[in-house]
Amino acid sequence: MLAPSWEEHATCLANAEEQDVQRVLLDISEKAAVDLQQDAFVVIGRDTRPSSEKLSQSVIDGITVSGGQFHDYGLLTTPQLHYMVYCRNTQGQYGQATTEGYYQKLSKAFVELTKQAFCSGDKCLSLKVDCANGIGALKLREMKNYFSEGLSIQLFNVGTTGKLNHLCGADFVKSHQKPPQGIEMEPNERCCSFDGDADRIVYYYYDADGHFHLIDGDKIATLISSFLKELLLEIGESLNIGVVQTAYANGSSTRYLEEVMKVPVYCTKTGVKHLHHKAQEFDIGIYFEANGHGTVLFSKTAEMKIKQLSEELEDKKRKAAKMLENIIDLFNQAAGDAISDMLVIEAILALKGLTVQQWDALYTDLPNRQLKVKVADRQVISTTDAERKAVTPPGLQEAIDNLVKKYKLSRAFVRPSGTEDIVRVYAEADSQVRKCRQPCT
Ligand SMILES: CC(=O)N[C@H]1[C@@H](OP(=O)(O)O)O[C@H](CO)[C@@H](O)[C@@H]1O
Repeated sequence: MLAPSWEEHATCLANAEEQDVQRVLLDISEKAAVDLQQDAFVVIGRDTRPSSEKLSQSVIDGITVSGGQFHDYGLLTTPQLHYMVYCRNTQGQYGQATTEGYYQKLSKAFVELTKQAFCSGDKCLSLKVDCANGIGALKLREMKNYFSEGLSIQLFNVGTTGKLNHLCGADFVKSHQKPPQGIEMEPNERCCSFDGDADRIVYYYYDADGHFHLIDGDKIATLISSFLKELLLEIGESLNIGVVQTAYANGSSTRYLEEVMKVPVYCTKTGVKHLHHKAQEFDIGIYFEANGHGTVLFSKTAEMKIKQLSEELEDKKRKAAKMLENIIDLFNQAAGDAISDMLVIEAILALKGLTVQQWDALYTDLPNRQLKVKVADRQVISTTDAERKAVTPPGLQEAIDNLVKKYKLSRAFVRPSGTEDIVRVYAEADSQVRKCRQPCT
C-alpha cells in the first residue's frame, strides 16, 4: 500500500482508546482491502542519521519476537522505500523490488528518452546536484553509472563533512531563495538541490547579472504538464489530465496552467498525502507542492492505452507514444522522488531543447513571503477551502481580507502547521515594494 493512506490510518489509531484499537484496525483493513489472514511482511529502510540504525534495529527486534517476516534494505531514500513496497504489493508488476531493479528501471527509461534527444549520441547533459548531506548522495553515486550515457552529474554536500540539511538542501534553497553553501555555480549553469531524504527537488541558476533564480515545484509541474500535453496532442489521445497544487502554489503558476495551458488545476490541503489522493482521480494526475515534493500518476487505463498506441501508431505519433511509455517508467508512481523527478526534468529539457533560462521564463513568479509564527496554541486557528480561509478565531479572515484588498494580484492566508508547533503565514502580490500610507521620505 502507499504510505500516505497509512499516515491517515496511524493518526486514527493514535487517537483511539485502547479498547477501540481492534475496531479501528478492522476498519482500516477493510478500507485498504488488506487480507488479515495473510502473514504480515514488513519492509525496512533507513537513512544516514546516526539514530536510524538503532531505530531500524528496534523495529527488527519487534518483528522478530512477534514471529513476523521482514526485509531490511539498509540504506534507502524515502522514495526508494516506497518503490520497494509498491513493487511487492503489485507482485513485481511495477518493477523488481531491489535497488538494482530501481536503478535499472529508471535508467533504462531515461537513456531511451535522451537517445531520442541526442540522435547522434555525441551529446550529454550536465548538472550539479546539492545532496543536502543526506542519503541522496550515496544513492546517486551508486546510480550515476547507469545513466552516464545521457547525463553527467557532479555531487555537492555529500555528507562527508557537513550536517544534514544545514545551509543546504531543497528546503533551505526554497525558503531562503538563495543557493546552498558548498556548491560552485557558474552563470547560467543548471543546478538542483535534493532534501535530506531525497523526496523533494528544486532547480536554480545565477543569471549573467548575478541574480539568483529559483525554479520550484510549481515550475516543475508546469514544465511536465506542457510536455505531457504536447505528447497527448501528438498521439491524438484526449486523456484526462489534472494538476494538483496546494495553497502555497504561486498565483502565477496557477494562472499560467489554467489560462495559457488550459489545464484544470485543483487545490488540496498541504501535505503530500492529500495531493497524491487527488491526483489518483485522473488518467494523468500531476502533483507538486511548491517546495518540490511531487510526481505524476498514470491510471491503468492511461498506461494500457499508451502502450497499445506505441504498438499501433506510426512515425512521429509512434515516437510520441514511445516517449510517453518511457516517461511512465521514469516517474516513481509510489511517491514524490527527487532522483526520478531530476531524470524526468533533464530528459524533458533535452527533448524540448530548452535551457534553464527558457524554462524559467515560462512565467514570472509573484513576489511572495512565507513566515513561521510561534503562538501559544496554534489550534485556535482552523481553516476551510483547502486551508486558504481562516474560520477561527473570529475576525482573523476579515483582517486578512482588509489587508489583501489594498494590493494587486494579492493573496494571503494563515494555517497551523501539521508538522511543527507554529503557524505559517503566506502572502503574495504583484510587487514587493511596500506601499507607504504617508509619503515616503
Ligand atoms: C509550507 C510547507 O512547505 N509545508 C510542508 C510541511 O507541512 P506543514 O503542515 O506546513 O508543517 O511539511 C510537510 C511534510 O514534509 C510538507 O509536505 C509540506 O509541504
